[in-house]
Amino acid sequence: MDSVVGRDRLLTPEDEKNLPYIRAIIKEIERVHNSFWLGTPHMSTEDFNYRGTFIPKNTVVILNTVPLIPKSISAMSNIIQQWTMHNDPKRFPEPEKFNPDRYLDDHLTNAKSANLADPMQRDHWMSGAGSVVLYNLYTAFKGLTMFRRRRICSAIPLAEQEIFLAVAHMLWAFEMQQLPEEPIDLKEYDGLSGRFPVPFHIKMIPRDEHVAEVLYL
Ligand code: HEM
Repeated sequence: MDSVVGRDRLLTPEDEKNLPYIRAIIKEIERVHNSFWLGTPHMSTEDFNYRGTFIPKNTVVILNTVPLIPKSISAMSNIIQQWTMHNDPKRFPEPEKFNPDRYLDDHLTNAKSANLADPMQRDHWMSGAGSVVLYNLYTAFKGLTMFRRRRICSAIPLAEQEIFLAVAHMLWAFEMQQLPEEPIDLKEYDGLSGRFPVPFHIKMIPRDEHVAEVLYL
């Protein structure tokens, strides 16, 4: 980061493509610590077969992206753990390990990855899997129109850019240290549908004497 950005300016979104390791760190955080317990529930509007499994009309289908099993839902944990997509050892060897290197050859932004035709090739499914849904939309030009659209977070590029700026600025500005007397528990979360790490303290040390000036502090 220091060779790409230097120490005299704030990062911009344009820096992202030149910082593949930051991208890899962020994708790995999103895989292991994605910000929702589970995906948004959807409902099948017709009977269908998915790889030999019959799914009747009106079935609620939920994307299982839970990476680490929290104690609070331990009753369901075996089922959830067994099938969670972010924990699939075939796709992510040693899935329990936080390892940004697994994304180093991934040259796509999350927004581009989310658009890959084969959903199994995507980086992760934090923002949904893009299931196809039918919409009935009334438009002034065409009247009532039925059309297909992929259901996925519509703000991926915006969220991706904000996350990049937040993470990259923290790494650019500070060396962050765990306090010996307060170990960070990465398996405990707060939150209902969204989840957050339980609050913790860390020591943040400016990486050089110009940090405050560049951050306008
Ligand atoms: C880390 C940040 C974010 C994550 C992880 C996230 C994740 C998601 C997920 C999982 C869905 C449901 C997709 C589905 O239907 O299966 C969704 C939908 C949606 N998100 Fe996000 N989101 C994020 C940030 C944002 C932001 C910043 C905005 C707006 C500024 C936003 C706007 C929306 C909208 C409008 C939908 C509904 C899209 C639709 O159903 O047509 N999201 N998001």
